[in-house]
Amino acid sequence: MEPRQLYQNVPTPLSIAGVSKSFKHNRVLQDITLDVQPGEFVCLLGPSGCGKTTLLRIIAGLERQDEGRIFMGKDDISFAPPQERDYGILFQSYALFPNLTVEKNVAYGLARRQLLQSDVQDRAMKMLELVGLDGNPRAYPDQLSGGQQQRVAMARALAPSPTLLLLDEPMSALDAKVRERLRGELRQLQKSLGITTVMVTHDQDEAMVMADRIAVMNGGCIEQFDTPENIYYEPATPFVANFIGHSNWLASDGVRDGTAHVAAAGLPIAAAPDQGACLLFFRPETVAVRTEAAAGYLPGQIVDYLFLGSRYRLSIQVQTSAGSTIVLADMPRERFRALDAREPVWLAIDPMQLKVFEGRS
Ligand SMILES: Nc1ncnc2c1ncn2[C@@H]1O[C@H](COP(=O)(O)OP(=O)(O)OP(=O)(O)O)[C@@H](O)[C@H]1O
Repeated sequence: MEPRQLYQNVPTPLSIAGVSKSFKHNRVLQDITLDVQPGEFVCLLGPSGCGKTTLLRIIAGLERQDEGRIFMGKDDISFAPPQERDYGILFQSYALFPNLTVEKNVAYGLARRQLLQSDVQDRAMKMLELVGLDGNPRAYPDQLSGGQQQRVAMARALAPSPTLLLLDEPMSALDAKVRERLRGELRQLQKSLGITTVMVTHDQDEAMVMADRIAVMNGGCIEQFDTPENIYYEPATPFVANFIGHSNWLASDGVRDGTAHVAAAGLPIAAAPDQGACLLFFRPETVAVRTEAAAGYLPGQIVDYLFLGSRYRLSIQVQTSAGSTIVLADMPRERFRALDAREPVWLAIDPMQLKVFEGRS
């Protein structure tokens, strides 16, 4: 059976409008507005304590917002109790009933539907098949691995065809290999069902590979809501730039006529207006390391390097008007091996990938 036939609801948008929340005097969410498209997979990503779990719990109705509204499609569910909100939820701990078989755990998800016992059993089996677990439906949870238990919990959450799927760090209790496999499977399942999904994670790699869009949160606010690629290459704020991946920052004396000045060097930069002292941001993989000087290159000296498999990540000391600083740059393994790391190098930074932020180092 096609996954889409098992999930009967129409993909529905989720809108969060101006949601705020305080615990006593601690304001943990500040005026959050977020529009999730029908069938979209959105990750709430941010450091510990930024408010992502509280936001998920508010969407689920497990916590009450102080201000703001929540809509599922046209329905205002701002004050609806959890059982009227039509979502499936999956937590870090699988929360299966230890005294019930796998099949009965999944069937429990259907308890509130008016179904014949034989239909419940049939659907539970189909859901187990859907999540790749059709082995032994009469096994008990403690006879399964962590990854298998999480699949059962997923089958239980999806069994009633909820309109919305909420995931709270669902893979963080699993070991790295299982987690990686489950990421891909979960993403594929979500896409084949077309179920609108919100997942909380503090793991940026997980968010990058799974989400259609990521909401990066910091201190109760959304700093940026965008595709993984834009979050990575076009960060809206220094916080996002630093939270995701590795970042390089250079103090510039100013930008004039498409050139960013860094001490004596002039780096070509695309689409940046003229301005005074500022900070330049770029990723390590957007820097090419050269062994000869040329106009537009920044001189430097290799001070350290890390082996990363197919490439090396070099730490290169460069001079700016604000002093010396370290730039990280990637180099293919073969080219690095042909290089004398004691010789000076020059950095060619992709002008399209060089971004300007206000501020001084
Ligand atoms: N029930 C509560 N009572 C009081 N304070 C709370 C409560 N729940 C959360 N908080 C506080 O709200 C803030 C946000 O917590 P939340 O769990 O939403 O963050 P998070 O981003 O999910 O963090 P983590 O990744 O560590 O789970 C924290 O300072 C937390 O201590």
